[in-house]
Amino acid sequence: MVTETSVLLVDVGNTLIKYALLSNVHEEPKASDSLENLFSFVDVQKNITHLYIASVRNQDMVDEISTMCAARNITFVEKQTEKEAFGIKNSYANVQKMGVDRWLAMICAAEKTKKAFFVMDVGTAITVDFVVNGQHLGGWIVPGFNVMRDALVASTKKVFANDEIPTSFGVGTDTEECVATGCHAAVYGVYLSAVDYISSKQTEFDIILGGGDKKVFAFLESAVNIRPAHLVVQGLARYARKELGDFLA
Ligand SMILES: Nc1ncnc2c1ncn2[C@@H]1O[C@H](COP(=O)(O)OP(=O)(O)O)[C@@H](O)[C@H]1O
Ligand SMILES: CC(C)(COP(=O)(O)O)[C@@H](O)C(=O)NCCC(=O)O
Ligand SMILES: [K+]
Repeated sequence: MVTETSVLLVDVGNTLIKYALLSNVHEEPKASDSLENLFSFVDVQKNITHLYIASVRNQDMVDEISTMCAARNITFVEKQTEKEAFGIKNSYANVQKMGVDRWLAMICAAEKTKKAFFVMDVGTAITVDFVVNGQHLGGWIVPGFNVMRDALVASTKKVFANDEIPTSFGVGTDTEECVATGCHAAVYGVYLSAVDYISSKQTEFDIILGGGDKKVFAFLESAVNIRPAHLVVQGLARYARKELGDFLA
């Protein structure tokens, strides 16, 4: 029997694999850097019938997951970026080039607001996509906090960093702090530029924010109406509900 607890939604990002049962999409997804953890969860659950997946990694990983599903008699469904769905029109001429995580982030965001919006996914990369009246205007792909920091350290001799990711806006008084606050300011700059861009198109808009590093915007929480979301798993959930709707018990 197919139920909301038998459908597993899996988001394979460049750093982490995130997964959630369809019944739990509003909770924090589990995160892992290995397939072993994902499939030990599957094996503990025992009742998984469907695995919906969105991947931005290479095909080998997806093939491996597909094989592991086949061995357990689990229906494997891989989602791809589309030209149009759920009232959203993609602006890419070649939609196959767009990471499916960005597409699903838009699908998720469109369920959360009827206004114009931009959706910002703060992970390995930071992606921003703008949607007005259901039309995707385009987007940005920016190095994420860790990629930016590591590239800076790798390209210089006397710049060092620590592992801290600031959650408030400020300046540093030693090298490590200057790197952390500088990369934080750069990420904040992406957000401010996104507000600037969408404001030039539409006065009323919402901001949907997700990704493992969305905490860099914690300092904005009370100031503006930013809606947090588990973008990719919630986008997958819309597809799973649409496709399995008649079968869901
Ligand atoms: N256990 C973890 N391992 C690695 N990164 C983690 C972990 N927990 C949180 N993070 C943070 O989450 C970020 C990855 O965010 P995520 O949205 O999952 O990225 P992606 O979708 O690109 O894999 C990392 O940059 C890191 O700062
Ligand atoms: C931009 C991305 C790397 C973001 O991935 P993530 O940071 O979530 O791992 C991913 O969406 C991707 O590989 N995109 C392909 C290029 C494009 O979207 O145009
Ligand atoms: K991302």
